[in-house]
Amino acid sequence: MAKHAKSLLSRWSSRVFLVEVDEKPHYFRLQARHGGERAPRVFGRLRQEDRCFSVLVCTGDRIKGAKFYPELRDKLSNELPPGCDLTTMGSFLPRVRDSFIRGYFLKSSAEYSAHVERLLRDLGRREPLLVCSYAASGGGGQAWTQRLWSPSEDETVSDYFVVSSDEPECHPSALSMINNDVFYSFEEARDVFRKCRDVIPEAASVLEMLPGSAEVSQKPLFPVVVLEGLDATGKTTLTESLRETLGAALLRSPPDCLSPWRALFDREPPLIRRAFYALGNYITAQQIAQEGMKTPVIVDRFWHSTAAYAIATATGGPVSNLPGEGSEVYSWPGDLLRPSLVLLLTLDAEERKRRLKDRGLEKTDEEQKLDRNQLFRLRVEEAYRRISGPPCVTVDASPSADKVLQQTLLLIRNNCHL
Ligand SMILES: Nc1ncnc2c1ncn2[C@@H]1O[C@H](COP(=O)(O)OP(=O)(O)O)[C@@H](O)[C@H]1O
Ligand SMILES: Nc1ccn([C@H]2C[C@H](O)[C@@H](COP(=O)(O)OP(=O)(O)O)O2)c(=O)n1
Repeated sequence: MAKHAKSLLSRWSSRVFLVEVDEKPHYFRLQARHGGERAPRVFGRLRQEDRCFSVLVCTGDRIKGAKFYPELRDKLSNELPPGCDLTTMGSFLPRVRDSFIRGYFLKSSAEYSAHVERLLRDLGRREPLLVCSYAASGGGGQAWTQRLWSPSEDETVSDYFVVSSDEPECHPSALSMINNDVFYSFEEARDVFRKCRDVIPEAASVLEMLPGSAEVSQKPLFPVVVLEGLDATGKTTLTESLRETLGAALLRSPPDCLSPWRALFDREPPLIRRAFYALGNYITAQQIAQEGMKTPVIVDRFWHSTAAYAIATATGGPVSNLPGEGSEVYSWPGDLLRPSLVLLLTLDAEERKRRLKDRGLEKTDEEQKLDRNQLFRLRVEEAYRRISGPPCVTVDASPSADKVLQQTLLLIRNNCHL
């Protein structure tokens, strides 16, 4: 049995599981004996003879695991019989870092359960998976058991009753956000790119663009002001005006030199995609350090964007699911240049939509998701506000472009030495 699977199994009964239905997590845990508790809600409305299954990705190789997770969804969707319900799930050890593993939860009617079982046994033999089946265990369908299939042979490992579990303080994906979704050092992000060179040849081209280290040769003499905010809040308009008014250099993250590869890495799973943006910030930091010796520097998006979108994507549901304020996930990377000031442009949802429509440009998938998903938008905005590091000041972007410019100039003069 693979070492990684073995270590997961050694504390299996202490794990908590969550099944996401319409972005809402439902938690359950395992119990050796049944104490009369009702089965968790995800098993509700099923008939005694129906079956559920969970398929969790268990590989010690982060790159392989990240690539395999979306592939597994396609595989299951293509091969599952009709009427089989598929949703995302995960499992974790409470408060244990990096213990979160992801997978899918399937509900199958009795008619197809033998078929699904065969399919999963077959898949489990070929892929790094932990498969469990769930069945009603008498008691009028109120008690359900989890049977964990052995990852090496076809014999079962253990059976447990499943009972509802309290919601943890924040979404358990926070347990593995650090260095999977958000990178806090140049080396951690570069390491992901070095490891994925075998599977994505373009990673080598990105590596070639990188500086030798995160260190910048000198601290900028002039103020460095970063403009942040959701798409269409007016960043491009304002950065251009600031450049002219202040005679500043205008930079962006990701930097232009990474443009040829952005669309490609946007299609990669979060681990690789987020490492791409993290590395972009370090390239931009070098450019800031250079330009900042000669003139003020205005930067269109930087670390706040990288971290806020990553944290908001890794967490589902309402803002209350975000890691709590003050959590280490909101901290500024110790080796990344700190701007003098970060300005966050805010705009109400309706006006933003109107500006997006007027502009009519193509949007990234993530930006399209912002439109469709109000909760995601709220999570991004709140994550923006929670990030610590350089002072971050909110600017109301709803007045006319000129008024926003005047307000921003005032803030820059009050917060930076110009
Ligand atoms: N203060 C403003 N008032 C009205 N429209 C604006 C204002 N600032 C920008 N716009 C318009 O809104 C759209 C989005 O602005 P843009 O600067 O491209 O945003 P971002 O760079 O944040 O995506 C553009 O069509 C722009 O002309
Ligand atoms: N420094 C950055 C810049 C953008 N990103 C990510 C976050 C979102 O997925 C997209 C948003 O970038 P996009 O270019 O669509 O946004 P604008 O059009 O500049 O407003 O890129 C990032 O992670 N780090």
